[in-house]
Amino acid sequence: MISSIYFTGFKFVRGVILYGPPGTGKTTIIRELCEYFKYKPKVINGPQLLNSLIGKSEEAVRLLFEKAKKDQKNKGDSSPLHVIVFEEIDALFSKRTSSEGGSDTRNGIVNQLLTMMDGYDALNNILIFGTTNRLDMIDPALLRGGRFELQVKIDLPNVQERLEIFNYHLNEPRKNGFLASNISTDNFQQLASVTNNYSGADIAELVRLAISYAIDRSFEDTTTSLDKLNLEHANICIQWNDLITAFYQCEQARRKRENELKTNKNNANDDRTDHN
Ligand SMILES: Nc1ncnc2c1ncn2[C@@H]1O[C@H](COP(=O)(O)OP(=O)(O)OP(=O)(O)O)[C@@H](O)[C@H]1O
Repeated sequence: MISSIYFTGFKFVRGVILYGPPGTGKTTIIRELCEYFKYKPKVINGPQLLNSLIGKSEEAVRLLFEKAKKDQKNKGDSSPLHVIVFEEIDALFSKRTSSEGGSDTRNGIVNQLLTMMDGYDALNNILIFGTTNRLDMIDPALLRGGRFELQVKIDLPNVQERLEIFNYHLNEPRKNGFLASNISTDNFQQLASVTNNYSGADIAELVRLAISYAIDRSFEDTTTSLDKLNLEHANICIQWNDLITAFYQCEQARRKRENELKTNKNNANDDRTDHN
């Protein structure tokens, strides 16, 4: 079947970018997809690759694709698919400003990658994922057909999705009897409705905090230091109050971050005014 599709001249998508705000599950989606299809992805962190490769970027990218190249040569159309994930891909493929002129390292990586994706010797057995918070920063040339032609936006969750995410992260404690039995579906709904603009990662953090309060309390309740070391004795129970306290703690941290951002922006504006 696959071979007949090749003969039609149809080209499979080789590059997919998942973009959207931080913590919305872009990497998780790719990881789950790979697990489902039993692919073992090579995961590369964009900024790390850039920093570690001064002067040897082309070689490093070539090495990344070496196995795929060998498989394509030896197995042809029956080669397994090789999945490579570039996290924070904007670090590698951002638009070049005229003042910057472009770095040799980045250009080397880009050119090498494009050769693998749609060059003369392009590989048919690769699927490359990129994740980014800033699609607008990426060089438009890379978003053309044959390159990262499929771009999927992963946005912040709506209220129904937040409810599902709370359910997902509290499922394990509930299943294992660590969630107070008086916490109801209505309580979950309440949490979902007050966490507007929270990402999946923010919700996971809130739940983690609530669990840590419950663990702390159970340690305070244990009497001997031997008990403290023996988790079987720990009577961990996440109460509604733990979730509410965690929510307020997260709100406080968010407000602090927003204020810092505002201050930084104002300082930058002041600097610009001083220079004019
Ligand atoms: N839809 C979701 N359902 C459940 N958990 C989620 C979801 N989205 C994010 N999370 C939680 O947030 C964590 C971080 O998510 P992930 O790293 O996939 O986000 P990301 O969009 O790739 O983030 P970034 O843009 O900052 O790299 C996950 O390990 C998971 O615990």
